[in-house]
Amino acid sequence: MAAVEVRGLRKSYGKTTALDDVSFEVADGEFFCLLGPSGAGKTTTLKTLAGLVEPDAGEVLIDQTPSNDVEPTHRGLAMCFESYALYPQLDVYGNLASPLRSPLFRLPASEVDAKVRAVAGMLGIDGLLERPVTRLSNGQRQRVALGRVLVRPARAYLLDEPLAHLDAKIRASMRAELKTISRDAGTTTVYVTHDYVEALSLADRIGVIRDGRILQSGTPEEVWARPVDAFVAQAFGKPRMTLIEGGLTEDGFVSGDGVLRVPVPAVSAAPGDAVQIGVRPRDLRLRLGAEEPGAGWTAVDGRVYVLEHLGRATEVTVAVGDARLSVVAPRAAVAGLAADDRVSLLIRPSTVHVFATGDEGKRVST
Ligand SMILES: Nc1ncnc2c1ncn2[C@@H]1O[C@H](COP(=O)(O)OP(=O)(O)OP(=O)(O)O)[C@@H](O)[C@H]1O
Repeated sequence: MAAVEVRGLRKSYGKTTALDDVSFEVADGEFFCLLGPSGAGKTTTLKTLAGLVEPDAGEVLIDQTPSNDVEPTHRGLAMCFESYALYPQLDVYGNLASPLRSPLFRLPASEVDAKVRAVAGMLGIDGLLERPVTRLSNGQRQRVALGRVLVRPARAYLLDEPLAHLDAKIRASMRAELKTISRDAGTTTVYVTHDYVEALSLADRIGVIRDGRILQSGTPEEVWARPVDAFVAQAFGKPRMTLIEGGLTEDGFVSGDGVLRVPVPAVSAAPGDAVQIGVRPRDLRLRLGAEEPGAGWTAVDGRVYVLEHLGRATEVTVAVGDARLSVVAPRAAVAGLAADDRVSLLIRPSTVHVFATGDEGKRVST
């Protein structure tokens, strides 16, 4: 396996800037997820790494060796696209075996057979080996396409939304499978996704990309606990982090309309500065009955704005003046609540994130 790195990648298509100074490093054996919304530049980054797109500027390094001029087939990288191209005239076995029959590898038939069967077993398609690929479901086709990548000996695997077309249950089991495979085999993987759950559960490190720029690279814990800006903060978690505009005072934060007041952790901004705070629904608690807040918690009074049942849990949105804060509570615990009821929320200042104002307001809580 190999370390891969991109430095200062830029790529434009006419007036569209696909990559705007993209840099990151993936260590040997590391699982790196590139997470971002549609059009962020994820596929372009992967194709540039693979050598299928030539950057306008910047460098691709494989094991510290500048590789921009190395032909795609000689980079030793195996890439899987979301659109899974299979040979329609071949069965599953033939599709899995064909990459190994390339002159690049020249493996003996017995070795090809062993590899095909091992990968098919791992992906749960060993019962389909003789089936023509034209008679597979989309989910099965996607597993064959992933198998065609994993069967190849490679210095690193580049995977573009490889689980996108699987139903939720298979996706979860394949996710676990992929994690085990990459950990056990020590594979270097660059994995593209727009699904934050996938990124948090698979990655050793995550690069959050938007508009062709990497906003933050870090471990799942780092990007979750210390998002560098408001966009990254909202990229993780469902319900999303609530953001509220206002300003700093001597005592903490006050919302724009002066109704919501909460203490905040240490900040690199001064009283009077306009900021926004971010609070994750899971960091809030609904105060039920006359419960005392407890050490470290502050109570904020409001009214129920809307209740949304999510199975056994309920998302309660509470209006505190003009601000709306979401909290998730067990459904049974909020059974008696209705819109407009008075409620209190409990907030722990240590879990309040403070950002400069705006969509990509930078983190100011330290
Ligand atoms: N060959 C191309 N010609 C013109 N524009 C392109 C081309 N490839 C990508 N783009 C543009 O570059 C930007 C980044 O595209 P890219 O496919 O890398 O995004 P992405 O993050 O992979 O998105 P998605 O999740 O939707 O696949 C987009 O605005 C896209 O329209």
